[in-house]
Amino acid sequence: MIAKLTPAERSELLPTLPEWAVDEGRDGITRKFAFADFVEAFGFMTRVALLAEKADHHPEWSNLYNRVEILLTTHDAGGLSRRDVDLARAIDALI
Ligand SMILES: C[C@H](O)[C@H](O)[C@H]1CNC2=NC(N)=NC(=O)C2=N1
Repeated sequence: MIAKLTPAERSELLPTLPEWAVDEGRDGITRKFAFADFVEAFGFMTRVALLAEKADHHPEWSNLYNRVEILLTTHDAGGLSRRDVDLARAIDALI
Protein backbone atom coordinates (compact mmCIF):
# COMPACT_ATOMS: atom_id res chain seq x y z
CA MET A 1 0.00 0.00 0.00
CA ILE A 2 1.42 3.31 -1.06
CA ALA A 3 1.33 6.08 1.54
CA LYS A 4 0.45 9.73 1.17
CA LEU A 5 3.36 12.12 1.51
CA THR A 6 3.90 13.44 5.01
CA PRO A 7 3.94 17.22 5.51
CA ALA A 8 7.75 17.06 5.80
CA GLU A 9 8.03 15.12 2.52
CA ARG A 10 5.73 17.59 0.79
CA SER A 11 7.88 20.51 1.94
CA GLU A 12 10.97 18.76 0.66
CA LEU A 13 9.63 17.45 -2.66
CA LEU A 14 7.11 20.00 -3.96
CA PRO A 15 9.67 22.80 -4.40
CA THR A 16 11.52 20.46 -6.76
CA LEU A 17 8.47 20.61 -9.08
CA PRO A 18 8.04 24.38 -9.57
CA GLU A 19 5.82 23.97 -12.67
CA TRP A 20 3.24 22.00 -10.72
CA ALA A 21 0.54 23.53 -8.51
CA VAL A 22 -1.09 21.81 -5.58
CA ASP A 23 -4.80 21.11 -5.93
CA GLU A 24 -5.83 21.09 -2.29
CA GLY A 25 -9.35 19.86 -3.01
CA ARG A 26 -8.12 16.74 -4.79
CA ASP A 27 -4.87 16.44 -2.83
CA GLY A 28 -2.93 16.24 -6.07
CA ILE A 29 -0.68 18.28 -8.31
CA THR A 30 -1.59 19.86 -11.64
CA ARG A 31 0.24 21.29 -14.59
CA LYS A 32 -1.06 22.89 -17.78
CA PHE A 33 0.74 22.45 -21.08
CA ALA A 34 0.28 24.28 -24.37
CA PHE A 35 1.59 23.04 -27.71
CA ALA A 36 1.66 24.35 -31.26
CA ASP A 37 -1.34 22.28 -32.31
CA PHE A 38 -3.38 19.15 -31.61
CA VAL A 39 -0.86 16.79 -33.16
CA GLU A 40 1.89 18.04 -30.82
CA ALA A 41 -0.43 17.83 -27.81
CA PHE A 42 -1.56 14.32 -28.66
CA GLY A 43 2.01 13.21 -29.31
CA PHE A 44 2.91 14.42 -25.81
CA MET A 45 -0.07 12.56 -24.35
CA THR A 46 1.08 9.40 -26.10
CA ARG A 47 4.51 9.72 -24.52
CA VAL A 48 2.95 10.35 -21.09
CA ALA A 49 0.66 7.34 -21.57
CA LEU A 50 3.69 5.10 -22.15
CA LEU A 51 5.40 6.45 -19.02
CA ALA A 52 2.21 6.00 -17.01
CA GLU A 53 1.71 2.42 -18.15
CA LYS A 54 5.34 1.58 -17.37
CA ALA A 55 4.96 3.05 -13.86
CA ASP A 56 1.45 1.60 -13.41
CA HIS A 57 0.47 5.09 -12.35
CA HIS A 58 -2.03 7.00 -14.46
CA PRO A 59 -2.89 10.66 -14.86
CA GLU A 60 -6.27 12.33 -14.77
CA TRP A 61 -6.17 14.69 -17.70
CA SER A 62 -8.00 16.67 -20.31
CA ASN A 63 -7.11 17.84 -23.77
CA LEU A 64 -8.61 20.72 -25.71
CA TYR A 65 -6.99 21.16 -29.14
CA ASN A 66 -3.39 22.20 -28.30
CA ARG A 67 -3.79 22.25 -24.52
CA VAL A 68 -3.33 19.44 -22.02
CA GLU A 69 -4.06 19.65 -18.31
CA ILE A 70 -2.79 16.91 -16.02
CA LEU A 71 -3.76 16.12 -12.44
CA LEU A 72 -1.67 13.60 -10.56
CA THR A 73 -3.04 12.01 -7.41
CA THR A 74 -2.83 8.51 -6.04
CA HIS A 75 -6.20 6.81 -5.80
CA ASP A 76 -4.80 3.91 -3.77
CA ALA A 77 -3.44 6.35 -1.16
CA GLY A 78 -6.34 8.83 -1.23
CA GLY A 79 -4.02 11.72 -2.08
CA LEU A 80 -0.58 12.85 -3.08
CA SER A 81 2.17 10.23 -2.93
CA ARG A 82 5.72 9.75 -4.12
CA ARG A 83 4.37 8.09 -7.26
CA ASP A 84 2.84 11.40 -8.30
CA VAL A 85 6.13 13.19 -7.70
CA ASP A 86 8.03 10.58 -9.70
CA LEU A 87 5.58 10.70 -12.61
CA ALA A 88 5.58 14.52 -12.60
CA ARG A 89 9.37 14.48 -12.81
CA ALA A 90 9.28 12.01 -15.70
CA ILE A 91 6.66 14.15 -17.49
CA ASP A 92 8.79 17.29 -16.97
CA ALA A 93 11.71 15.46 -18.56
CA LEU A 94 9.66 15.00 -21.77
CA ILE A 95 9.26 18.74 -22.30
C1 LIG B 1 -4.03 -2.19 -9.85
C2 LIG B 1 -3.20 -0.99 -10.23
O1 LIG B 1 -1.86 -1.18 -9.87
C3 LIG B 1 -3.68 0.27 -9.53
O2 LIG B 1 -5.08 0.42 -9.73
C4 LIG B 1 -2.94 1.52 -9.94
C5 LIG B 1 -3.16 1.89 -11.39
N1 LIG B 1 -2.91 3.30 -11.64
C6 LIG B 1 -3.05 4.22 -10.69
N2 LIG B 1 -2.98 5.52 -10.97
C7 LIG B 1 -3.18 6.44 -10.04
N3 LIG B 1 -3.11 7.74 -10.38
N4 LIG B 1 -3.43 6.10 -8.78
C8 LIG B 1 -3.49 4.84 -8.39
O3 LIG B 1 -3.74 4.57 -7.20
C9 LIG B 1 -3.31 3.83 -9.36
N5 LIG B 1 -3.32 2.55 -9.04
